Amino acid sequence: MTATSDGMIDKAGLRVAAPLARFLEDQALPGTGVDPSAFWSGMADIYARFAPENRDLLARRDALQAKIDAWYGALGGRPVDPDAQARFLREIGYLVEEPAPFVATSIRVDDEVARLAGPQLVVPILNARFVLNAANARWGSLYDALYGTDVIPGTPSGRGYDPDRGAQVIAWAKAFLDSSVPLATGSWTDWDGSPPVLAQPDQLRGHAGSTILLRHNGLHIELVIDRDHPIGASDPAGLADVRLESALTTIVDLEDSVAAVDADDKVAAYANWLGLMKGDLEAQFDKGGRTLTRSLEDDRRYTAQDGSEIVLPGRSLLFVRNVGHLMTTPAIHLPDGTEAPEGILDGIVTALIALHDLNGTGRFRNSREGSIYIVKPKMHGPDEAGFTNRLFDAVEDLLGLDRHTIKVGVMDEERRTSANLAACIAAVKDRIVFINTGFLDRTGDEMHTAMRAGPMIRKSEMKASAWIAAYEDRNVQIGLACGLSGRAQIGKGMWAAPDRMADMLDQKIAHPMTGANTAWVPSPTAATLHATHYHRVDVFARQAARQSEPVTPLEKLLTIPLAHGHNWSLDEIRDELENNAQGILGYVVRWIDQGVGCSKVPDIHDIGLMEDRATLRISSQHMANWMLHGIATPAEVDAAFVKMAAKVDAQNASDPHYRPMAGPAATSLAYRAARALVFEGLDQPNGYTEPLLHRFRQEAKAAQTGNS
Ligand SMILES: CC(=O)SCCNC(=O)CCNC(=O)[C@H](O)C(C)(C)COP(=O)(O)OP(=O)(O)OC[C@H]1O[C@@H](n2cnc3c(N)ncnc32)[C@H](O)[C@@H]1OP(=O)(O)O
Ligand SMILES: O=CC(=O)O
Ligand SMILES: [Mg+2]
Repeated sequence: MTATSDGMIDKAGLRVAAPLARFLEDQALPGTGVDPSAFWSGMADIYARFAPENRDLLARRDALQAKIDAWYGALGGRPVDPDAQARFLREIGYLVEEPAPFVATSIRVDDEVARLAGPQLVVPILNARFVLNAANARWGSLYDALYGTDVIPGTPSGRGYDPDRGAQVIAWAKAFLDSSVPLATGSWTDWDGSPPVLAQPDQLRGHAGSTILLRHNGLHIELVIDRDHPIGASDPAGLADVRLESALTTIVDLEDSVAAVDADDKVAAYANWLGLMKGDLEAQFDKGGRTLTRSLEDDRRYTAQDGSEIVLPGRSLLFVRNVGHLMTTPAIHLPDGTEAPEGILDGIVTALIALHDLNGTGRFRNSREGSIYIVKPKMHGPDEAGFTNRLFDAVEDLLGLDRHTIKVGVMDEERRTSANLAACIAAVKDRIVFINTGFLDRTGDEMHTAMRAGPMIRKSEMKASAWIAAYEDRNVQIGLACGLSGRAQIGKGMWAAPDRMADMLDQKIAHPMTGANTAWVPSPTAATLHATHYHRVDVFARQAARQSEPVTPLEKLLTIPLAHGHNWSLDEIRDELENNAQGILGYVVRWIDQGVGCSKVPDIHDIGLMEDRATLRISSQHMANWMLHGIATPAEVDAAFVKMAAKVDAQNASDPHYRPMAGPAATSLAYRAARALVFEGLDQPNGYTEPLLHRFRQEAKAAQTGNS
């Protein structure tokens, strides 16, 4: 394989970056049974068929947005008449006819997706250490999750184990056992370790050595009995830990939590997915002064009550989130010299790599049903969902897969998708495995779509607004009406405050209560804690109860979160600007300078928030909206950026790789990127942040290479 001077290699008329071509031919293709030359010509054919349509779909987004901008703009600040708005949106084809009633028909869907209810973890694909941790987060220690978080108030005292805190952990866990797997008589607190007799004897499933296996609401619980362990030694039953089945599924993310802007980045990401599918991914890292090696956990084996063997998965069932339809990648150039749509590349390559799992040649099985699980984000309406469906047909043909082997999880995170959700599901009805309310992107799209209608309410008020309640309700109601119960996940969004686990335990139980059989968590610890909610709530009973509920009217969904008659004080306006600016800068600086796509960034109240591209979309669109409507002047926005740049610099002072932003602004690419996201925010397609992030990151990488 010889590359020309531009580092590209000709493959069936495509120009492919050498690192990508080598990765595919040397690592991904061998063992799949797919012939390399057939692969390249098949890929070229898919691009020839789908790239023009991809471009047309994006042009349609822009055309619709231009009409919507003009319509809201013509109102001149007058209130939106809901009937007129719906008529207009129908006329321009933004709203489509509801499809005739139908049910989804996806088959060969694993139990974790179709028949169980539990947490869904998301993990940035570029971080192998986290990726492995996520895959292994199928099981988590409840004792550790409680001890290490604010669920137990205060912080551990002293250097070693804090026995008072430990006692609170044990009391919490035993109360949890009393409510989920009660003993026939008495409390787990008084249990002495004799063979437990449960109120519901079939909850006792078996044992592995002295470890006892229980099951409730489909989820397993391990009681770890070890009288030699420091905790077990002081427990009347020798109980050293309670381990919970936690992240049933994990989304390995190629999208909003990573910074992947060129062929090298894409190859690094695909290599981690390959390691997962082959089962040989490993990561070595230093922790607490020790070098640790992390790899995938084995399945777990137990002896059932009747003496037979029970084998339970040791790893979370993995999905991979591809990028959406928007971006192109410099990793491949089409015959006309333009960059190739990145989402098409992701579809082809991530499915190709999953063949290692399907063929059973890896160390473990991911899907026992022989499916490939791809999450498709940021689709706008049924035409785009239909495009994905046909693209996946074509990928299946290229790879010799049965039709609908590739499953799709649809992120319900753009307004045109929420408003036409049944039609979107219909477009992928033979392969759908989830609809998830990605409320973060959805909030960004709410603001961008209705940008010209007026100033938006404050960011913190968004979650309580009418449209979002309608959006969350309709997603469940429509999902149930389309027959997703027992076939697919109805999913809820991310808990974006990774350190506030007490609040999460308090509030996130609302997700299963809605009938959602999964919801997103940011970390394995959060997965273990959120798993307790699925013991407290019987989600499938909740689904049955909501099955015949009427669908919340579309009109409510289309209620724009405008700040009618706002009277914010100058302090409130400054706080809002500074909070947004801090989040933007804190996130963007690591993205641009270090290629970190997901960060924990303190907000103005010093609460560490998970920031990714979707939260960035919200903050940047919010500032752009307030500037457009004169709530803040450009000078005030700039003042917020200047002040917060100094603050973010101080917050990162201990990071040796950090490059300060404060001072002469022009010297920091990250600062310029952050500012551009707001000042050029109105012109960004649908308010997305990727085009600017990619441009500045590519510049930063070029500068770093030049300097090295
Ligand atoms: C809108 C959307 O699209 S949401 C979806 C995209 N967002 C995400 O994927 C968020 C995923 N979460 C994360 O990336 C991280 O939790 C962050 C960036 C929010 C916080 O990261 P950090 O500040 O490094 O976390 P923190 O220091 O508290 O914990 C690190 C430990 O937790 C583990 N951890 C944290 N998050 C995860 C995760 N998502 N998956 C697996 N392990 C994780 C790490 O492996 C590490 O443990 P280790 O030292 O044993 O390896
Ligand atoms: O992808 C998730 C979101 O909330 O956006
Ligand atoms: Mg999203």
